[in-house]
Amino acid sequence: MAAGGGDPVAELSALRQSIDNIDMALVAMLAERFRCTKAVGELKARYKMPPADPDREARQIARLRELARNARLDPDFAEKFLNFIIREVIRHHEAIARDDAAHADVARESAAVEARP
Ligand SMILES: C=C(O[C@@H]1C=C(C(=O)O)C=C[C@H]1O)C(=O)O
Repeated sequence: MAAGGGDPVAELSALRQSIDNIDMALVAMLAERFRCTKAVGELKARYKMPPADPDREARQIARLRELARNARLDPDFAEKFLNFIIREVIRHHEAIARDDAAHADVARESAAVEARP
């Protein structure tokens, strides 16, 4: 990780290179997570399931807190971070459900117009 060797400028630069690599991985993983949650949102909208699942969230938070403790990461921070992401996912799911309902309305209206004598 650290370059060491008594050159603070080189050490800072090596550490920042590692940080940049980690941030790149974080963004890739977040994008992958949002791709999965988008598919979940579409499935829920199609089958009229609620956008949020508080029981699942509680299980995830308990699991993440344990993982954080084992990794020497502050569990409160890990919980806040996951909650921040989940709130955004639920916002997306609500938007998908609204779009789905609007499309269903339009489809119903055009079917009714076509059925007119
Ligand atoms: C992705 C889901 O939808 C919501 C978002 C969650 C998440 O981002 O992990 C978890 C539970 C739900 O409130 C799900 O139900 O699995």
